[in-house]
Amino acid sequence: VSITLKHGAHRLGKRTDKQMQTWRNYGLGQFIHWGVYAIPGGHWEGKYYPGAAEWIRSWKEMPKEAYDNLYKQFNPEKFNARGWAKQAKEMGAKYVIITTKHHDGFCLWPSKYTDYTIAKSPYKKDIIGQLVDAYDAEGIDVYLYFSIIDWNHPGYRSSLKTEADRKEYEDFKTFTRNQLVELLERYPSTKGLWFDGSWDKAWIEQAEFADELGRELREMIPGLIIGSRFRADENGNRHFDTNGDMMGDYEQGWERKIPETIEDIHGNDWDCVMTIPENQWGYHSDWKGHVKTSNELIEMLVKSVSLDGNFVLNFGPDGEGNIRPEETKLAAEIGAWMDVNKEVVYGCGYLDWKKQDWGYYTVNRETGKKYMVVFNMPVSGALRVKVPDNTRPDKAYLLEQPESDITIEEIHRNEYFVHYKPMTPVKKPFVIVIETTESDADEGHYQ
Ligand SMILES: C[C@@H]1N[C@@H](c2cn(-c3ccccc3)nn2)[C@H](O)[C@@H]1O
Repeated sequence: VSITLKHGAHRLGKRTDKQMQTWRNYGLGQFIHWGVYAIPGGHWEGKYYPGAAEWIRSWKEMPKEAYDNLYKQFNPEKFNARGWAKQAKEMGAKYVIITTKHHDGFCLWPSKYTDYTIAKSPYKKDIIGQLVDAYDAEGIDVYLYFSIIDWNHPGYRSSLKTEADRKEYEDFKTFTRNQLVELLERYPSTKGLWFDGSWDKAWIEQAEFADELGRELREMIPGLIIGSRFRADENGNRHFDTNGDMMGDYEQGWERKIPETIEDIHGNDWDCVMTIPENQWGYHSDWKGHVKTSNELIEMLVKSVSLDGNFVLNFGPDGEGNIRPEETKLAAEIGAWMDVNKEVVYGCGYLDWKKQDWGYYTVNRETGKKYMVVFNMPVSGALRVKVPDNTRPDKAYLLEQPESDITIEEIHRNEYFVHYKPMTPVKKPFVIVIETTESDADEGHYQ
């Protein structure tokens, strides 16, 4: 039985408005983590920082004062917002999430509420404004990442122990609200806010303030999209309130991980945000460990879409404003695959057919067109397909060769083999379109 909450979920079930339908149909997004942490790039005085590069200020080997003065040398002359937006367009990204301010508190826009901003750096110019304009020009929707954690603000606290803490934190709350209102006033084409750094006890205690702030921001931009990581309910529950209902417009719980089954998503919209190395969001000049290939990233994208989610791939530009070669190469490889196969991503989602080992199904939500996206070719060349009752597969063909006619063999009741022998070795995931007839009476051979 549900209890009454003042600051719990304000809506049950998915949003059905146009803005959210657009969000739901993106499929692929780009995350950009950029800031003064890109200057040290995971090193300090010859020492290697093993953590996530955007967290280097928290490293015991990094003197706080040294970090806090880095902005005085931030002058990314190679920064080219149009070039970044063009690359994202060619990769096939439909939206971008840009860090306006990460946990260190450095603002990439000339905020009037602090001096710790790009305006006070040698670079001076508004980075967020250039990126918003460039991505808008490419037709890529812009979302703004905002960290509640702000290690630079004197009023920031991770927890409120004393009355003095509480008093200071009131200034921080006002500052946070002011910056968010300022961002939406300066960049009204923003389609949504991606909040981070909201796990502190101090913030979790601000259920009423955060709820009211969310309401105010949504009134500024009708249709504004805010995920589940923004606020907690009055009992300190995050993402899902005391009744288990999601707060926000989509679940922001999939950071560097992807749901395994449709049950894992609880019927909610969701995004997965993913790094190319194991765990680097900001620029680290020396990636250690496994760097994902484009085949791996395309599989994560298709897996996300097949489970009704969006996949957001992170880019961490360096201190000069360059997108690093490894990211440029992957963006091009993903883009080349999307050029041919984008229709299995855009506007697609979960098909309730039993998942098979060879890969993922996606279905176009408008046309009902069904896709088999093959990652694991069986040695037999026989792709197993199990269909729901009263569904008969009639035709299968390669998306890339609509005239190809792939044999479908019925092997059991509601079970078929789609026989496909590639002429040349398969090097990239490929797509088979499968056409079906839904009938009332079940006329299959097998009872
Ligand atoms: C989107 C990503 N979220 C930020 C993050 C993640 N974490 C974190 C902290 C403790 C455990 C797991 C994750 N802290 N900050 C990363 O710095 C990046 O911005």
